[in-house]
Amino acid sequence: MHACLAQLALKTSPIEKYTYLSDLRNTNVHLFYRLVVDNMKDLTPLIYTPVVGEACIKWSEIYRQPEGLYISYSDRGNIASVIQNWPQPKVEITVVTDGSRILGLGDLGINGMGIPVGKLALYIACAGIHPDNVLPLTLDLGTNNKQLWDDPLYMGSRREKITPEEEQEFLDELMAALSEKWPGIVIQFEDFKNPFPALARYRDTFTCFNDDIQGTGSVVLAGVISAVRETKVPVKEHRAVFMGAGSAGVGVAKQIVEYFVKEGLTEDEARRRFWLVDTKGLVTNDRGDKLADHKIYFSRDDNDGRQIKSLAEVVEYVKPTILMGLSTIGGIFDEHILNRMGEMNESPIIFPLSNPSSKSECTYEEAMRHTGGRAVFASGSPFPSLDYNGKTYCPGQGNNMYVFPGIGLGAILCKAVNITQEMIYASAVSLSTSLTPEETEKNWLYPDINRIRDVSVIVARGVIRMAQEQGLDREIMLRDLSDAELDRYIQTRMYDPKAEKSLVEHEIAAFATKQQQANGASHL
Ligand SMILES: NC(=O)C1=CN([C@@H]2O[C@H](COP(=O)(O)OP(=O)(O)OC[C@H]3O[C@@H](n4cnc5c(N)ncnc54)[C@H](O)[C@@H]3O)[C@@H](O)[C@H]2O)C=CC1
Ligand SMILES: CC(=O)C(=O)O
Ligand SMILES: [Mg+2]
Repeated sequence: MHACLAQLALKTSPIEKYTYLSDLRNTNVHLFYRLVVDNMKDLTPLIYTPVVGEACIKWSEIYRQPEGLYISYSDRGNIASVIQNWPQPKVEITVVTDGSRILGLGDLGINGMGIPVGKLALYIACAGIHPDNVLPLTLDLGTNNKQLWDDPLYMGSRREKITPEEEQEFLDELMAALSEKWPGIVIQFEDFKNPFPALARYRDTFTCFNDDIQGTGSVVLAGVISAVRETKVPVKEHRAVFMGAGSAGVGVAKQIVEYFVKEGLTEDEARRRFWLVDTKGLVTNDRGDKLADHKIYFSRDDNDGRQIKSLAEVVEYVKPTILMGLSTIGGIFDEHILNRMGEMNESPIIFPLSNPSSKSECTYEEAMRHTGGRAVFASGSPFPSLDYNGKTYCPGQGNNMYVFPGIGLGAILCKAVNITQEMIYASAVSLSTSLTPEETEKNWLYPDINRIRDVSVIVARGVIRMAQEQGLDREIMLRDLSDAELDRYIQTRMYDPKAEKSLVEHEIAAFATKQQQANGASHL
């Protein structure tokens, strides 16, 4: 362990650290996970956002070994037999992407494989799914990123992205093949450019969810519940401006609508507390363009014909208490906008949620400095703590990594038939109750990331209880357990890298020696 940390410290760039850790995972899986579990806060930024973003951009360059399964459009008709190639007999969960919207980096084609690999590494480290039971899955459905076509190292097909109709047919075959081979498998959709049709089509027939719409909705809701409490502004007086009206923006807004309704607003009153902004400005009914279906629910009809283009103008028009960033536009919350949020609110809620860090709508330091240190803040990628006016402040990380591991774990353990909206909502409420009194006292919006395994138990319990309430659990013996017994059951089912026999000192030493030799060779 110490040797590995020392080796890691010698790597000078984030991408070298990423490849070092990938090598470790591929040569001594239990050692890798022990290292991650013991150093969660320091290592998650290296195996997940932000560094996984750089890894995806450079995927073809840094490629060393296959770490997941690629299925190509030309495999259609034979997907079931391609799946047979996966070497592990048991798969409990898969994360699947087509690479068409990787973080805020756009269409990266099959180079998006870093995302299923990274998300599943968190499933293993944060929720104790066994490393042998996960399937990172990337679909090569073509790419409209022509730079990739010109890259001689690109390993995907050089063809236009298939049509939505072709994609639906392909996904129908894939979903059937996965469920036939591994009955009960949990399927997490990740980083698809347009994920709404698949979610609508499969949510009632398979055990699946979309992390960007639902996982993000859940994690941000949990943060908003605490943030709203912190502002002391009543729920019905909050007004939210969303920069970005894509899958994450709409997913988050809808989840908060549900919360506002539970707090006593009618659905229509709740819906009207949201103003969404996209590339064309404020989303309104009479803007003159054909709105994508997912935006219609929040489209404004009270703008008196006025079309507002810029975020600064929307902020003046709405006077928001909440400013959310899910736009992929780094730095769009500029000094002026942050100043205005600080002038308009005692405790402005500012969540720049785009990933990776380069796409964050503002930094923690900017949010604090330009609001006089009063921002109630969470970002998608991590920012360091900040010394400001003689005090140290810690930013929240509003990233779906706080919930998707627990959602998947809960669904696996209770053998959920489906993953319903109610189960997702339960995950948010569970997360919001998972803070310790000390964390609440410090006004944190999210628990310490080093406690993520405990948090995943709480989230998994919430998901299981809701599945039971809805009669969607197949592991019915869990129904009779008290909460304490259920927590213990969940803990005992979690993979613990420290308990694995193969983690013996000579293996650790062997890995360190191998790395030293490799370092020596690379310096020749
Ligand atoms: N913190 C977290 O846990 C999560 C963060 N995200 C991040 O959210 C971002 C958006 O993700 P999705 O909604 O899935 O993408 P998307 O592509 O569906 O949506 C992006 C939205 O931003 C808008 N937009 C883009 N450029 C703009 C501009 N110049 N001005 C105004 N609006 C602009 C687009 O019109 C669209 O509405 C990504 O950076 C992603 O990494 C996504 C999921 C989870
Ligand atoms: C965190 C995540 O899922 C995203 O940025 O897409
Ligand atoms: Mg995502």
